[in-house]
Amino acid sequence: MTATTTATVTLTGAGGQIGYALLFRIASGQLLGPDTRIRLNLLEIPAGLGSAEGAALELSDAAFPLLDAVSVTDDAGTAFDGANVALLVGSRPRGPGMERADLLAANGAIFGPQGAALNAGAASDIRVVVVGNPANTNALIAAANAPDIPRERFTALTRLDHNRAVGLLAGKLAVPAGEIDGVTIWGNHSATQYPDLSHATASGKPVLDLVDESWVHEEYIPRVANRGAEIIEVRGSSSVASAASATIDHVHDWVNGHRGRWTSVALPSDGSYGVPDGLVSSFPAESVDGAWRIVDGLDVDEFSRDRIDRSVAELATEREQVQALGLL
Ligand SMILES: NC(=O)c1ccc[n+]([C@@H]2O[C@H](COP(=O)([O-])OP(=O)(O)OC[C@H]3O[C@@H](n4cnc5c(N)ncnc54)[C@H](O)[C@@H]3O)[C@@H](O)[C@H]2O)c1
Ligand SMILES: O=C(O)C[C@H](O)C(=O)O
Repeated sequence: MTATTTATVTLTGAGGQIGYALLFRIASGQLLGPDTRIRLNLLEIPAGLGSAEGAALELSDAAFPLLDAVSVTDDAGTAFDGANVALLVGSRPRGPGMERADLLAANGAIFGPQGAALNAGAASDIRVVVVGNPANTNALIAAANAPDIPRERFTALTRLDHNRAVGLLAGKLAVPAGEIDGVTIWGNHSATQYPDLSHATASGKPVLDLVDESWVHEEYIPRVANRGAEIIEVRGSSSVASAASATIDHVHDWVNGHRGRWTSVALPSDGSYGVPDGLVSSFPAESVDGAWRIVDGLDVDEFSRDRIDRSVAELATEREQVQALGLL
């Protein structure tokens, strides 16, 4: 098949762990599909430039047919110039014993200037996904600093939580992950998130008919919501390959659509499901004609309402904290 379009993809934190896991999948065509040629702009801080430059040498050595060019810079204006897709990964990860919100002050300051640089130079069809934590509120900061870019182009990654929710459920039911549908992550990419099985099916059967409510409430929900901490405890540092894989899924599905199933995306709220306007909160979403659309009309029972409200309240608190830090 002939590759017909060319896209500029900007990756921040390209010298880091997730960056390294992402680069080769982007360059091989897994991010945007086999019909799109890729120009890669890699942004790092000076201390990370060597690592990013080394990765660029390896990309050359992989001779990817779709990869037209790779540039490495520590200047955000240069990196985001003409960007069609921006993967905002660059930021500090948490260590054992930390919550993601502990990173607000350290990482929040990165996203205002990057939002402004996107506003100044990105292509008119720019799509942004924030991976760096705390991802939802960092996306809020970036969007607030990019007044000329429609806010719905700023998203944060909860696809990793979604994939975890699907994977753990598939394991419990001993079915392939592809048989699971209708799972939603609501709220924040944090331990307050709500992995919701109310509308989930496995091979077409309602999941809540197949598992005990006590398992869902006492084991499943806390396990999914705390999976990031579990990974840190077991491997000694935060998730990398699964985070990169979820980032690829998020952008691929955003651009190309996704087989009539919904997924979970943290998006600036339009007030849907009682989530205050503007908060970047995770919703069930479908990609329609290249834009995320929140799945509407789902029944929300009392348990779900309470869990959504708790996570959204945390997002509102994070917004107040970054306002107090002068980042909004
Ligand atoms: N949303 C999610 O699901 C999810 C999942 C896993 C990790 N994360 C987050 O992703 C982030 C990156 O994780 P990692 O394991 O790759 O960390 P890492 O420390 O290996 O890499 C981060 C890289 O970012 C670079 N960096 C720092 N500030 C930068 C800036 N202003 N501009 C450009 N680059 C900058 C660093 O030099 C480093 O190379 C962390 O915040 C982590 O918590 C999010
Ligand atoms: O949990 C972390 O700090 C890293 C990442 O957000 C994850 O969910 O694995």
